[in-house]
Amino acid sequence: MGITTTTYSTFTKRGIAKRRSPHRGSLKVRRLRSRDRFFWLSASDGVSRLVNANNSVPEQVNDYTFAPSKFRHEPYPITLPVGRVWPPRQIDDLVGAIGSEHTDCVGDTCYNGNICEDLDCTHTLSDWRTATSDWETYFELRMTEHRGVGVYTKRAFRQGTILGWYSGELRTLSSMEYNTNAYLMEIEIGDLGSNTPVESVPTVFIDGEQKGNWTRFINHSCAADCVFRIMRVGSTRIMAVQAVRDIPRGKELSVDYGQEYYGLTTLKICACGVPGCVSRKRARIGNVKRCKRVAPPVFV
Ligand SMILES: C[S@@+](CC[C@H](N)C(=O)[O-])C[C@H]1O[C@@H](n2cnc3c(N)ncnc32)[C@H](O)[C@@H]1O
Repeated sequence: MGITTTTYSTFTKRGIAKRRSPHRGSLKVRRLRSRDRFFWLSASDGVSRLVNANNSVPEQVNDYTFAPSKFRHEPYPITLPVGRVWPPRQIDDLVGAIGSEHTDCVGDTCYNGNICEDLDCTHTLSDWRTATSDWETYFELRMTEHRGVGVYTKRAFRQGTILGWYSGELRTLSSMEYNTNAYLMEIEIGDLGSNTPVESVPTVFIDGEQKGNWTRFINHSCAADCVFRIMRVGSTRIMAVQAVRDIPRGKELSVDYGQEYYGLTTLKICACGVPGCVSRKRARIGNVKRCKRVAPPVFV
């Protein structure tokens, strides 16, 4: 999973194996502290409750972060042009935009569908972060019945609109050892247009588990209305979230995590509940658990 021959992406299957279910354990009601704010819901009764269901409190970080020391022993990526800074000292040393995404700068604002094609533009990740920090104007987090927290729209969006980006800590596979999780997104390093076979292209993981933004809550659907797509902001590569159809107000956002995550041969059971759901197909083919029937989402 992760980056394939297309520029669309999804959560990495490396995050599945050792993951504990994020849905076990009871929801705790705690005093509201500023760093928790992201993960609280205001229910219709006016009481705020902690959203996170696995008893840890991730931080809302609408940015890339990384520890340069973690890359000290990583080999020079074969897709990085000769002479680049390595090990990386800044974000662009690691996820600089080089390659076929060159026409796809999202500019410095979101939700407007304007794509900048100027290779020498002055758009910056810093401006983009500012423009995407007011996400609560457009989206809200709600607890679903079978799929943990999900993201719901507060207004309608047109097909093609860029809704946000996947942020988090940039990590190497070796730095994670066995500590994998369900919030890992793989993004390529270096020249996207190089002739390197897909399976050999070096990648870095955007880990949204401890530090991330609202997009880490986008659930899977077998009839998804969004994709994760490599784009750029000025000179920086990002994993943007793009609407692939018109999305009405009040709808849950979804992406397709791919066949390696929810597929005909995987063990995980998808609870998206759509008629063409892969877990329903699996149930028809063999004697396996069916896709759960999904009730309407509820506030807790
Ligand atoms: C990236 S997280 C999405 C946010 C997650 N719901 C949460 O509460 O943090 C991916 C995890 O959400 C759950 N999930 C997402 N889509 C699902 C689906 N269609 N059916 C069942 N579980 C789903 C699974 O536990 C999956 O490993």
